[in-house]
Amino acid sequence: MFKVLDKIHSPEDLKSLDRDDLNRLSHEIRKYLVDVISVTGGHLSSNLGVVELTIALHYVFNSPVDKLIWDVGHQSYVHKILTGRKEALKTVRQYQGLSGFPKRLESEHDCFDVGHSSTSISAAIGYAVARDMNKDDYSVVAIIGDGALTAGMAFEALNNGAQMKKNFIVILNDNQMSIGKNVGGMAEYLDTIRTGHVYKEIKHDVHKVFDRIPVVGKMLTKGVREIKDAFKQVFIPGMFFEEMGYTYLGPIDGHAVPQIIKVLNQARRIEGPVLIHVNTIKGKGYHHAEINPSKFHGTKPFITTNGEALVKKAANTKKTYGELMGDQLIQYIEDGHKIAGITAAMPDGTGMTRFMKKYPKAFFDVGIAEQHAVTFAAGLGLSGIKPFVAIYSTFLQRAYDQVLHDVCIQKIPVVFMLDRAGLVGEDGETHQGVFDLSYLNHMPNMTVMAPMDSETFKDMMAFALTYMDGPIAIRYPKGEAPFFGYDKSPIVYGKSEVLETGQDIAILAVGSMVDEALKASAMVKSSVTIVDARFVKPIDYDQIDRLAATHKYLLIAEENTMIGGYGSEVLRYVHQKGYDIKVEIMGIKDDFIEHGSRNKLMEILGLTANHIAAYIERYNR
Ligand SMILES: Cc1ncc(C[n+]2csc(CCOP(=O)(O)OP(=O)(O)O)c2C)c(N)n1
Ligand SMILES: CC(=O)[C@@H](O)[C@H](O)COP(=O)(O)O
Ligand SMILES: [Mg+2]
Repeated sequence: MFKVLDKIHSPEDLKSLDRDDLNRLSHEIRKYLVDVISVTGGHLSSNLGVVELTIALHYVFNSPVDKLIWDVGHQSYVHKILTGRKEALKTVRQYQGLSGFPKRLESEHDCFDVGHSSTSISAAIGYAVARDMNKDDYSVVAIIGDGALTAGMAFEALNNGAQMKKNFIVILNDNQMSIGKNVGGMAEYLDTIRTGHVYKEIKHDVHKVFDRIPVVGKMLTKGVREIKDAFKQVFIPGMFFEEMGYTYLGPIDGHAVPQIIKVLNQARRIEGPVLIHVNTIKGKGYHHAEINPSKFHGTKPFITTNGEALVKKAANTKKTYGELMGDQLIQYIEDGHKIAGITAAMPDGTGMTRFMKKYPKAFFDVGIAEQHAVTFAAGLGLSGIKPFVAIYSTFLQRAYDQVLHDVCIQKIPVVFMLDRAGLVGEDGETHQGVFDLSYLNHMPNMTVMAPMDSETFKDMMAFALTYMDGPIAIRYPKGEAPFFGYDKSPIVYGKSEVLETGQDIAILAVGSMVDEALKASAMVKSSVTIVDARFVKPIDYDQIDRLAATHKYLLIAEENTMIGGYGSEVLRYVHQKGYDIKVEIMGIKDDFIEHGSRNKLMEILGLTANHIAAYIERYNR
């Protein structure tokens, strides 16, 4: 039972609350967030940090007429609670439950779908321009974090927004954190604003310089005091944004509802673009998240009293592919290789943390800047350093042209470590890594591999380390890497590996689907050939020739869209050769795949061992 929160069914209900009730509401929302997310899992820290900000936004603005555009959207839970989705939050990120991100189809209060970062200012400018073209009258507000502000897209939008001179508001939610500590020059600039460092240092330095001048020194220092104001003009907080053309307001305390309300009310009356700089604390109000915001950025279910995971990791838990990658990078440095590990704001998620701590000089976190990460790696790759760029499959979509134009055309030996390839589950359609095989397949000079287990993965990395004839992408799924214990042959460029030999049906499986194929083969009586594709590009044409000569049926299994992936290339080859073999592709249908557990989605999409077994039995009568 929540005294105030239970009465809030829409933003309208907020507007009659007095100061005490608004205050109480913040506490109740925090408690509710912790209660719910400790059961469902989800993005906790960022939501705890924006409780007061979200209340103030809905207090001042009139959603859905006014447009509130959340960047990334992982911090939109409070917005969901205040816009009639409090109870539904208990289903967040579950199959057919609430999305973990704003979704236009979910609510009229969600005016832009998100998941990938740094889109909010562009979308806000679009809304503002359309409003004026349509002669409508509403406010447009983009709420962007300091992490999301590290991306090129955010800068592009700020730049263009200044020129447009439209009325819109950018709220910069500055908590000094991306998922981990925020990085880069802008982060430092924001830090100097927060601490008032620039102005103090300048003043101090000027005094020091003039004091060193003999005789006239003291006299001049007096004059400097007068000049101080001029300096203050130049070094006032937010001058960067002011100079660009934004009215800068702040920095303000993002946990003081009355102050935020006051500034929002000012901002909505200002002509032209406004940037409000709000300081918040990521994880605010829940001790364990406040002291370790990264751990609770995206969390599994946990015990509220001690912040420990509800389901403890078993002692014999295998390492994730990401962790294995981090280990390998450490090993390469220790073996004397000149390598670099690059991440775009995801050192933890990609498994680079240990490497980062041990060899910080070989580690580069470039911020949420996937495009820059790739071209930066291209420069390194041309200068005798072997770059390993670890980016989630879904986020590398951002850098399509950099991969193609800056790396592939020049055949630069960059290694792309694509984590979260395949279905990621709870993050849903914006995050499923099901397009990479297709967007990489058609790039000349690109090599693409997919490991079936931990040992193959290490072998592939070792292969990539010494391969100098162009870029290589290794794509692997979220979670622990299995180990099958096959006595397998070394990695040979473009060659697949036969794991089991049978006569009835052949299965060519890519990466994670090998596991399902092996399980299926154990479930049926038929004798099945199972081939681990290993290389998605180039495909092993000799192997296809052999399979076509010895089998009547070929099933291709891949955790990727069926369009333009591995299977479609095999099919093209089989057709071109005129082989008499029936080929079927098991992969992701041509659709965006919603959120839900990975197992559930695999089941629904027909990508499990059971489905493969059913296929085998259907054809082998
Ligand atoms: C293009 C892209 N790259 C990476 C991510 C992963 N990601 C999600 S939230 C986040 C940090 C965002 O930091 P910030 O905007 O400051 O929000 P905060 O979590 O601090 O509230 C990152 C790196 C993403 N969503 N999109
Ligand atoms: C919002 C976002 O993009 C990230 O927080 C993402 O949810 C991380 O995914 P993992 O939990 O798989 O690292
Ligand atoms: Mg932040």
